[in-house]
Amino acid sequence: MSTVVSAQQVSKRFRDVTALDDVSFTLEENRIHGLLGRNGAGKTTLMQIMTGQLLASSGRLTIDGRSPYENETVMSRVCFIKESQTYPQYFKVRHALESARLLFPGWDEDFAQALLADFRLPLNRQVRKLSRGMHSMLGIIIGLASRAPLTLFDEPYLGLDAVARHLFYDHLLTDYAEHPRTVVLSTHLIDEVGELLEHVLLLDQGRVLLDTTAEDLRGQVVTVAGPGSAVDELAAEYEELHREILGRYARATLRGTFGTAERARAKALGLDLEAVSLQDIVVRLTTAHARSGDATTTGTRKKETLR
Ligand SMILES: Nc1ncnc2c1ncn2[C@@H]1O[C@H](COP(=O)(O)OP(=O)(O)OP(=O)(O)O)[C@@H](O)[C@H]1O
Repeated sequence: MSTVVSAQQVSKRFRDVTALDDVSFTLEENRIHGLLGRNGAGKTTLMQIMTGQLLASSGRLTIDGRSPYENETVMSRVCFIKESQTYPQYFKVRHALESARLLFPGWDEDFAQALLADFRLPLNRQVRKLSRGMHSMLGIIIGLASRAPLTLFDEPYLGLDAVARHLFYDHLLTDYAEHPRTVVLSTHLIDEVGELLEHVLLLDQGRVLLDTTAEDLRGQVVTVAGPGSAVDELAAEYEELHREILGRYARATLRGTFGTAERARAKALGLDLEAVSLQDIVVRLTTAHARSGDATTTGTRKKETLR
């Protein structure tokens, strides 16, 4: 498996705002990557740098080994679907699709037509008269039918109802299986896409908080529940992300290695182990990071990248 995107110590500053702070990671080919993080974490800025719309203030980001900035060869392989996409005033849906057909060498017209029918998007409606959700559908259809080797979706489903969102997930999975490509999906609807993601990059305040495969992640964060003293004993060996106390009982979300031996030990202490959803992991990690960020002022903050 080869690397498509490589970021080395990438920072982006806008006057007094540091949107990205020393970000390093790689994205492997033919995987669905989730780019997650709270509002203002730096996701859109990172996608803009990946798609050559912005230049990093420092560091180096490459696509297939080359800088995407003002590089038509690289960009012909990239499709970026963003929430704020604008089209010329007179554009109808069909004009947007015709432009996409010219722009993307891998465009599949039959697939675009099938998607159009599934989403019930009227071909002759002016884009500026589409509802918010229909506007999102247009972006999704272009993103999927482009079959671009690197396709980025930045919050692609504003205004989309649950039926349309699941149509998107289903089509993405089916088409990705038949035509593998690298997909980067930025979203706040983490639980809905949890099963889709193969790799997770979590940003918080411009830093990488988590960079791991979804499979590894599930084994790295666990909630244990049982007598408070047993939770205390186990938690002492892990990083504790969250705790709830219910009388003599406690539930703690812990981060670390949970292999067979560690699980057996927790059981022997009388603790139940519960899997943690991706959404809960993200919430717990970013909350814990915010707490450690508060400690920055006292100089105790540590960098928390889990690989
Ligand atoms: N052009 C700009 N000028 C000044 N600040 C900017 C600019 N673009 C982004 N920022 C700031 O950079 C930070 C990261 O913004 P970004 O849009 O990348 O976050 P995000 O993770 O995509 O957020 P959201 O999930 O809310 O869309 C924010 O503090 C934002 O205000």
